[in-house]
Amino acid sequence: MISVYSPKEFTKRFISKKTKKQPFAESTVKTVQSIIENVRQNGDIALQGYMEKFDGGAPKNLVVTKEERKAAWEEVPTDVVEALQKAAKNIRSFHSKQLQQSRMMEVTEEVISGQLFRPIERVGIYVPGGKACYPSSVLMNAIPAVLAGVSQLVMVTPAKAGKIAPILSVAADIAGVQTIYKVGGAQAIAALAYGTESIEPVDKIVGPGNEYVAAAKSLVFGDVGIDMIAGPSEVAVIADETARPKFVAADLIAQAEHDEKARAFLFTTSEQLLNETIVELKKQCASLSRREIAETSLKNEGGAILVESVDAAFNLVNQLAPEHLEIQIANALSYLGKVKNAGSVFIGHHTPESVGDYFAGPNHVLPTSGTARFSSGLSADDFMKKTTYVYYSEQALQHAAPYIERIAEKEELAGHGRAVAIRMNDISE
Ligand SMILES: NC(=O)c1ccc[n+]([C@@H]2O[C@H](COP(=O)([O-])OP(=O)(O)OC[C@H]3O[C@@H](n4cnc5c(N)ncnc54)[C@H](O)[C@@H]3O)[C@@H](O)[C@H]2O)c1
Ligand SMILES: N[C@H](CO)Cc1c[nH]c[nH+]1
Ligand SMILES: [Zn+2]
Repeated sequence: MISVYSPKEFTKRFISKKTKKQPFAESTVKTVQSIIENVRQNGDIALQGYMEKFDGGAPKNLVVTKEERKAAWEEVPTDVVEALQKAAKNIRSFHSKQLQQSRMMEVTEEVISGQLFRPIERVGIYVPGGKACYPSSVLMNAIPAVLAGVSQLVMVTPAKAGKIAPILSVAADIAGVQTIYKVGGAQAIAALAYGTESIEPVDKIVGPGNEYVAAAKSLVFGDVGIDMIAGPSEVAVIADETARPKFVAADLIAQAEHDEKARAFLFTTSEQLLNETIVELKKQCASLSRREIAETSLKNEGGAILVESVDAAFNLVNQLAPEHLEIQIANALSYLGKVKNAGSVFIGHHTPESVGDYFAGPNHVLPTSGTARFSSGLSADDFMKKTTYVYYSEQALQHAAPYIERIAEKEELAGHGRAVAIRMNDISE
């Protein structure tokens, strides 16, 4: 079951930069490099080969047709559609508040500066589909893109024997995805970045995936934009003696069941809670459909850590910078100010992470592997570019000229100085 660490052992294994694991194995990077090269050289034929190899067959037509999308609605029960629509409404409402307007600032009568906010034109969403099916990820990636005004929104996801799960197609319709391609893995990322006969290249790729997908995103970055390099899912739970072991265990399992490499940590001030949570973990895993994945993740990548105080727990968590943080302690809300580094926070005994994964509104695509120290979850901002602009009148340039020329001189860039001086001479002529 879950491994127990002292704070020191935990720091050494999961935080210390010297001993922390590298994000991708060398062998993964090599595999992905060769997949990308093959897709660049051979386009659709390469994609078909990988689909045969990994997904149990390759469809002739990579695009999910209008007829297939219509038929998908017949296959998804109405209560599920209703749940997706309710979740979509909350996600839309939360992300609509992130939209920013272009702004113009009149610095003086003679000087104007400002910022243009423009949507990215063509975006590709990766929706994972290897070990589980994620309609919620369709909503989380597509809704902010649509709100930001992305005009061409496409999605890729692995097909199983040539078919994608109908619920993904329905979620794509609810969210406003225009085209769905039946391809996943590193090959789908390469196709989105460089294009094939069937897939036009995009300007930016967003969305989570396994290590092959994440490594591919990191390798194509630069030729195309990416949102982040998302590693395996993570949760850290800070719990005191008021926490309920069965709630804590359920939340650790909810994250561990994603992937053998998912990471679920408990930081607690109560030895009794720690022991009872371990008992609960065993009990709850026993009846879990994804038992093997969850148990492997908890044993190899998870950890339970007994800490001296709640402050000590926050100290470790802020160094870890987890994707998700749950605060299951008395007066949990009053501890929000102690959070420095975390992707998203779930406060109190009745806010499991699942609320945020599916329904509340904030995005579930979040920074992992400590990157919450310097980055944030997916938002409408990720689908916008910000272009700054300035306007100077003749008179304004005259005022600024001596300063600009001085700096140009010091940088020994005479051409820069001349671009100003030439106009001054023009004015005085
Ligand atoms: N951060 C988030 O918001 C979020 C949301 C959902 C899922 N996730 C994570 O995304 C990941 C999903 O992974 P998944 O595997 O289920 O689906 P996936 O779609 O990311 O990967 C499946 C594809 O991986 C490729 N692949 C598999 N084995 C390979 C090999 N040996 N060599 C080369 N390519 C190979 C295949 O092309 C396959 O189609 C999980 O880690 C999960 O925790 C994260
Ligand atoms: N917990 C995942 C992010 O780490 C998101 C997700 C999707 N579906 C269920 N959970
Ligand atoms: Zn989840």
